[in-house]
Parts: sequence; structure tokens; C-alpha cells
Amino acid sequence: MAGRFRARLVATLRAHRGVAVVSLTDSSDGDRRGDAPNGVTIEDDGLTHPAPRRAKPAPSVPDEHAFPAAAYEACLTPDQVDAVRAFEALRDPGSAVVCEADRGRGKTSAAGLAAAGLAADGLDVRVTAPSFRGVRELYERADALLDDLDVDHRRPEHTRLALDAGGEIRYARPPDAVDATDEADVLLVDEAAALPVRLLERCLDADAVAFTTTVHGYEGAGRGFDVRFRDVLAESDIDVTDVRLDDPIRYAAGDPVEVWAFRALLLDARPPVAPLVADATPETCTYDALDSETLAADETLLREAFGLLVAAHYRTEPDDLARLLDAPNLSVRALRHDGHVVAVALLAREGGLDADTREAMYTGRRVKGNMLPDVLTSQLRDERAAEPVGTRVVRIATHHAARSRGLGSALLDGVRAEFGDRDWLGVGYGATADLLRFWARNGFSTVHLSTTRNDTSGEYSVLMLDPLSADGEALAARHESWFADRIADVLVDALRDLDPDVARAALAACDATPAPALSDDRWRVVAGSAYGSAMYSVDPAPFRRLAVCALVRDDAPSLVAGDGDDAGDAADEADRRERLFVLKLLQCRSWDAVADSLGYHSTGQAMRAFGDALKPLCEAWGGDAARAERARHEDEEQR
Ligand SMILES: CC(=O)SCCNC(=O)CCNC(=O)[C@H](O)C(C)(C)COP(=O)(O)OP(=O)(O)OC[C@H]1O[C@@H](n2cnc3c(N)ncnc32)[C@H](O)[C@@H]1OP(=O)(O)O
Ligand SMILES: Nc1ncnc2c1ncn2[C@@H]1O[C@H](COP(=O)(O)OP(=O)(O)OP(=O)(O)O)[C@@H](O)[C@H]1O
Repeated sequence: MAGRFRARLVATLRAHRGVAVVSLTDSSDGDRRGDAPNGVTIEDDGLTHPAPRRAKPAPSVPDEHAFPAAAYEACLTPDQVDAVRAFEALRDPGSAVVCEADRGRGKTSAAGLAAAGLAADGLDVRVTAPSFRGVRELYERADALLDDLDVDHRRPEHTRLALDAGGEIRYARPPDAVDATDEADVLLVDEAAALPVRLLERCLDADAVAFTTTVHGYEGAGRGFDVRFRDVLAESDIDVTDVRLDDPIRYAAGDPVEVWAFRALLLDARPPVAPLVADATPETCTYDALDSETLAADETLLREAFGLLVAAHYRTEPDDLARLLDAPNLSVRALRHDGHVVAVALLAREGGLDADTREAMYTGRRVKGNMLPDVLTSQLRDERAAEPVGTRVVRIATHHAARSRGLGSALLDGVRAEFGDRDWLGVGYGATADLLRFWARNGFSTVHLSTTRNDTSGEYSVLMLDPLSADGEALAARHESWFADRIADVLVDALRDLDPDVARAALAACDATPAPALSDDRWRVVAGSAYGSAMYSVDPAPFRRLAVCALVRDDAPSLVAGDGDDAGDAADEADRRERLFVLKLLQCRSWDAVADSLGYHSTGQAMRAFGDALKPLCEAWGGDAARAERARHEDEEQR
């Protein structure tokens, strides 16, 4: 049997009850049991005694209900009735519903019945989920219920169901849904655990919001719905109604195939329980290579390592387990405390490609398993990029009970030491300001920001490199300096909606040293605008260049000159001025929008802060031209 994943499937199929196993044979001596056709041997008929039966608890219409009775008559289980009833709370602004269930318990269908009930009341219902595919069931239930109710409705678009009398059900991708919470009366978030907590928090801006989540399965382990988002909900003043569906619909209770699928695909893999790793520190841990043979042979270790990787990522699929066990270019490294996995990294060997393959990659052929060199080669047109060999950190995660004590960094140190004979370490991930800081502190430098958003998380990806050899240095250096050169033009275009804090963090993490390189004429415009009444709008380019230098260079001065009395206030204002540079100079927003989003009292105040922020830059880099301009303005003021 080729492949550890296939071997696992076969072994678990044989070990689990309720799975029929037949062999195809050449002989015609027929079956060993009963009436199988020639050439087929039934090894196990898979029948269980008694056969699993779907319990048929009769759902009934609750005595009191706000949605039409037909919504409850359409339910298949009493649990589903309770869920639809709980969704009634959404008719009141300021409410939230959390509906939890295992797979196949009918939660998406319950949300569909509720959506129809709400829309029939004239409400606009916005539905979001990691993909539209996941909410087709919701639309089917809603459509059928509206038919039952004789409510006239149309489907003008695939993703929109509009009631003639008003009210609609409309799908939006998660990033778009959170940008438009004020456009609907109710927001329904399906598979909420598969979304980043940052987006879930923004969902709370909706008038009324419901989250449905899978308890088990990869999504249930996803980062943070239970760990962090529950706390956010508890601390908010929103009225939360919780409801849980246990009655199975898709399968019978205890269905052997469901049990087998859970086990074989590790749908319930979890990191070790917190007390086992609570005392872990870099000093108590061992750095271990978990090769795929070891993982395949040690179920507990596999569950812990895979469980941690799943918990660190929004969208895990069965393919990921197959890759972990079989992909030749992947490997797993972990820190273990008392044998338990407390931090884990999935690594890929990338690059080291010969000239022909590099040329093919350059001309557009996908060369599998080379994400980072591929982007540098095919998008950034660097045909030499795939020559050096590197280690890409595909995923890394530290147990939630042991974060921020140096374990993630220690694991990266171990990886760096082990793979020090390669040219680079690299990483690509959905950029957030916190993660950028984590990687920057670990020596990684920004070389690229993607120009399209991730459909589900709304994040832009960042690519970072940590060079380990002279070839790695050369690769990183040319992409760092190119990134610093081109980023201003990207921020005004494809990245004009990038969060300014992500932009700041990405620029700060870039190890380039761009030079202002301004002519004296241009320094006079900049200094004239810092110290006098010259206007930046007559020649924005030098200001934009200076903004990049200020945000990228390690030796850039603070944008708040002098040591004020209150260092904390000065640091806050320096942060705000950096955001001002991003929004105004790099993303070219209007003064009104900038003042508004940064909390300046007026555009005048924002403009003065802008002028003041330029002064330290003139002093550090402006030379004689800027000094002379300053002196002339000071003379003028004294006169
Ligand atoms: C490619 C990818 O996978 S990108 C996605 C990364 N993974 C995730 O986002 C999953 C969820 N997050 C995690 O698992 C973790 O937060 C990780 C992997 C990002 C970081 O792991 P940690 O073990 O917390 O890292 P580590 O402790 O080394 O550094 C994190 C912080 O601790 C601080 N720190 C480092 N060493 C110490 C120490 N000895 N004592 C106290 N704090 C420390 C760092 O300064 C850093 O500060 P920050 O949190 O303010 O940024
Ligand atoms: N009230 C209902 N009427 C008709 N079919 C239903 C109803 N509720 C559930 N089902 C059927 O049961 C199956 C599971 O339902 P649904 O997709 O709503 O569950 P789920 O809990 O969201 O599951 P998953 O997380 O796997 O998507 C679907 O195939 C659906 O067609």
C-alpha cells in the first residue's frame, strides 16, 4: 500500500464496525458468505446489530412562537425547533444568538428557516460564511418555507433571495459583510469558527447577529471561537441566546460511518489539554523532529501535533492530514514538554530548482510545493529566485495555554539551527500587525505583500525571508529594496484599503534602507511645508518617498520631535502620525477622511500634525537645503 494516509484509511476501515469490506478476486469460487457475485469475496458485511436507526422524535410547533407555524413544521427534530425558536431573538436589535452543533445536525437549515421567518417580517438578512457553497442548504430551506407560506419572492441573483413585499436574504463574503453591517437588519454567520476572531468581533456591529458553529470537526478547533470570542461576547452588553443541536439528522445517532470518519480524518484531533503544558518554557522543552513514520505509528503524538496545527488555522481539510503523512517535501518539528507537543511547525523545503524548471516557472508553469520561490519568480519576475534552497514555515502554532513565553521563537531558533545549511527561512501568511511583529522579532524581513485579499479572512498575504547564507542574503536584499521602492505605488492602488497598522508593521519589518535621495529643490518644498506654508500637494512624490523611509528605516527619527513630558503620549502621537503618513501620503485619502479616522478634531489639526511630523525628517535627512529653508521661516517669524 503506497502512502501512509491510505494505509491509515485501510487500517481504520478494517478496525471499525459498520464498514463492509469486499475483495475482488480472480477466482470464480464465489463468495464465502451468501450471495455475492462471482469474483467478489465479502470479508465483512459491515452490518451492525441492531442497525443504526434515525430516531424520529416528533418535532412539534411550540405553544408560543413569533415565526409562522410552518417554520416549525418544516423542522425535522425537536432540537431544530428549539434552534429556530432561539433565532426569533434576532427580531430585536441588540441581540445575538450562538447555535452550536456537531456536523449534520441541521444548524444551517435551522438558520435558513429563521432567515425566511425574518425576511417574511420585512427584514433584510445578510448571510455570511467562508464560502457560498456552505450556505446553499440555508437558501433551500428558506426558499421552500417561503413557498409554503405563499410569500412571493424571486432569486434575482444566485446569492440573493428577494421578497416582493420587502425583506431579503443576501450572501456576502465575510470581509464584505463586516464592512457593511449597517446595511442589513440581521447578520447570520455560518461556520463562524472558521473565521478569524478579528472579523467575528466586527460582526457584533450588526443590529442583530447569529453565529452557527461546528463543535467537532476541524472548524470547531479553529482559532479562537471558544477560546477568545466567547470572552468578547461575555464582556459585551449584548443579549446572547445560546442553543445547541444534538439530535442527528444526516446520520443516525452513533452511525458507524460517522464514527469512522472522525477517527480516520482526525476530525476531533485536539492539542494536549492545557494542564499538561501549562508549565512549559523553552528550557523545559525538547526540540524534536516528528517524521511522518513516527507520526503514523503514534496516534497520540499525531493527534496532538495535528490538533495544534488545526487549531492555528481557519480552514483545515482532510488533504492536510494526507499531506502531513505523505508529502515528500514537508516535515514537522515540535517543542515537547514531558513528551507533549506544545509548539509545532510544519515546514516545506522549497527552491533549489534547476535552470529548466526555473525557466518553466518564469513562463507560468506551476511547480508544486514551491510557494515562495514561485511568487518571487512568476509575479516578481526574478528568474534566479528559485535557485537558492530554503525552508518555508508553512504553519506554526504554540499551545494557547503557553503563548508569549518564547516557545514559538525557540522553535524557530531550533529550525534555523537545524536547517542552517540552506539559504533561507521564509514564511507567507495572512498579514496582521501582531503576526508581523512576531515574525520581524524573529529575524524575518518583508519582501512582498499580495495585492489581492483572502476571500474568507479579508487579509492580504505577506511574504518574508530570513537569509541564512550569502545567496540567501542576496535574494532577500534585492527583494527587500525592491519592496521598499514599489510599495508606495501599490498602497495607492491595489492596497489602498490595507489597514494602516498592517502597512506600518509590514514596512517596519522590511530590512531595506531606502534613501530619501531628494534634490535640494524638493527638500525646499518639504521643509517649506514643515516650517512654513508650502503645500505638499504641489509635489507629493518627495513626501511619499520620505514616508516610506520613515516607516521602513531602523534609524528613522520618531515623528514626534523632542522629549515631551509624557513619553507615553509622545509614543501614541508618533503612532498616530505614522498612520497619518500611511493614510494621507501613501494611500492618498482625503484630509477629511484622515482626520476623521485618526480622531483629529479638525482637518486643520491633522494638517498641523502632518507638518510637525515632517520636521524630524528634515532635521535627520534634509541637509543644508532643509536647514536653510527652516532658517528663513524662523527669520520671517521673528520679523
Ligand atoms: C505561517 C503561519 O503559520 S502564520 C500564523 C501563526 N500562527 C498563528 O497565528 C496561530 C496562533 N498563534 C500562535 O500559535 C502563537 O501566537 C505564535 C505561533 C504566533 C507565536 O508563538 P509564541 O510561543 O506565543 O511566540 P513567542 O512567545 O516566541 O513570541 C510571542 C510574544 O512573546 C514575547 N516573548 C518572546 N519571548 C518571551 C519570553 N521569554 N518571555 C515572555 N515573552 C516573550 C514576544 O516578544 C512576543 O510578543 P508579542 O506577543 O507581543 O508579539
Ligand atoms: N428541516 C429540514 N428539512 C429538510 N432537510 C433538512 C432539514 N434540516 C436538515 N436537513 C438535511 O440534513 C442535512 C444536514 O443539514 P444542515 O446542512 O443544515 O446541517 P449542519 O448542521 O449545518 O451540517 P454541516 O455542518 O455538515 O453543514 C442536510 O443534507 C439537509 O438537507
